[in-house]
Amino acid sequence: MKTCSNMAEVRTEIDRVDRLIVPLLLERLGYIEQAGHIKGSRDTVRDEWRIEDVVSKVKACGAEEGGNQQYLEDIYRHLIEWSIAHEFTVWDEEHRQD
Ligand SMILES: C=C(O[C@@H]1C=C(C(=O)O)C=C[C@H]1O)C(=O)O
Repeated sequence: MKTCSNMAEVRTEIDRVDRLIVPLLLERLGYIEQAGHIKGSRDTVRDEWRIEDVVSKVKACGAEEGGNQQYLEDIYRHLIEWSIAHEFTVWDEEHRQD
């Protein structure tokens, strides 16, 4: 990480990091959409075991990086809830009967 000496530099670096994060978030969302097409039963769209699996892996990764695990857990729980809501939309569209 670069050490900045003013807010312009801080914001330049935040903008740079966001440009790295956004494509990865969109790639992740693409896999969520694939899950919505692949899953056969609506009951499996929300999988509590997998939610905890993802959160624990992310926290372990955060620990390896020496970062704030609570920060990562909070973000990921929001991200996963948004993902599940989106996956339901995709699943419902895939199985729409009209
Ligand atoms: C993508 C899945 O569907 C949901 C979304 C998850 C996620 O955003 O990582 C995790 C669990 C699921 O409830 C999955 O089951 O793996």
